[in-house]
Amino acid sequence: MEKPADSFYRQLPKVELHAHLNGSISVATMENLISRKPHLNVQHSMTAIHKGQHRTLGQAFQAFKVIHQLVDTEEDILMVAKAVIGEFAADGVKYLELRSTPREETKTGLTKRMYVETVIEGIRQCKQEGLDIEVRFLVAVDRRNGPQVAMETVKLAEDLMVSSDGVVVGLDLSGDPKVGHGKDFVPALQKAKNCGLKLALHLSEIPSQKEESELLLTLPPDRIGHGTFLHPEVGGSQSLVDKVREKNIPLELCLTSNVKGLSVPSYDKHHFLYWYQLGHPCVLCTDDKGVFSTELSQEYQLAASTFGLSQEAVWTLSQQAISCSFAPGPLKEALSQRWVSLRPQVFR
Ligand SMILES: CNc1ncnc2c1ncn2[C@@H]1O[C@H](COP(=O)(O)O)[C@@H](O)[C@H]1O
Repeated sequence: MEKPADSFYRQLPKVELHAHLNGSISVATMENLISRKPHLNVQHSMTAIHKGQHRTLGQAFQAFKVIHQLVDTEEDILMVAKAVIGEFAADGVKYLELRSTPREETKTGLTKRMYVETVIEGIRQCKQEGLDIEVRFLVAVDRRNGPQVAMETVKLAEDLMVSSDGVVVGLDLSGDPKVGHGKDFVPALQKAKNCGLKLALHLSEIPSQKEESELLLTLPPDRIGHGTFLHPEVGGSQSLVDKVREKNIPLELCLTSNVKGLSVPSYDKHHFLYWYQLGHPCVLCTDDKGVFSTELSQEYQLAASTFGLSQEAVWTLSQQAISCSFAPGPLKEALSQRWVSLRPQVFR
């Protein structure tokens, strides 16, 4: 990982809304996984992009293939979920929405339902152990698996929303943006929305998705992941911007991920500035803190130093993220109170 963030950013209470479970595995946990499966011959360079390195989005997606081989049993998933939650808590994250794609592994007998139930069990254990973090879960639809699997995933998410006692709150559409077209997923996304699942959709992560974004914005989603190419200055359109603004759909913005994954040329060119200057709700997130070697506190520090944000502005940014979350009303209220009570020690 790069240099840890300064203490203000570490102590700042934070909300993480865009974190893919298998992309969030730390070096220490990865060591453990690699040592459990030496026959796979995995090197760290295959699962993380270190300081100063860049890779195309396509190359980053190769890393997930390797990681999935390392995480293929209930035991692995429980260990990874608990470790990732613990690391976010240690970084000052008070509310986390984790997302992950249900996966079946015939070799180990893992089913998609077991996969998600195991993550939920990890979330429960962290709570029982008294970790100072509230965690909710979004079931992810990987666009590479097509519309039929998407529909099955929505059914699973619906079931689990009911049985998980409020842990499962939404659905994510993610996966390689070059694969498939969003129109194929509209029926599944609509069904999810109708049954009360919140929608967090990756939109315009690459330049060629204008038409897809127009369509998916009609649903509309409750939050947008990345939205890198929505605005006209980068080949999007005013109509897309207007729709996002009219519906006040928050953006989940991941600076390091976009720069290391080469979808944004440099930090100062990140679309955070465009949306932030419009006063639009923006939430800083890590995306894949393991693959991109970052932490949420670093993302806040990076945004502050790149865009000249005062500590007060950084505080407001982290506090406003609460209202963009899918937490139920009383939890949002409790989190807001928490921010008030933590303020004196952060600004000490
Ligand atoms: C870099 N930007 C990104 N854009 C789109 N999808 C991404 C992503 N980063 C991660 N994922 C999605 O999350 C999966 C890994 O975590 P889980 O196995 O689900 O926990 C990837 O396979 C991909 O589908």
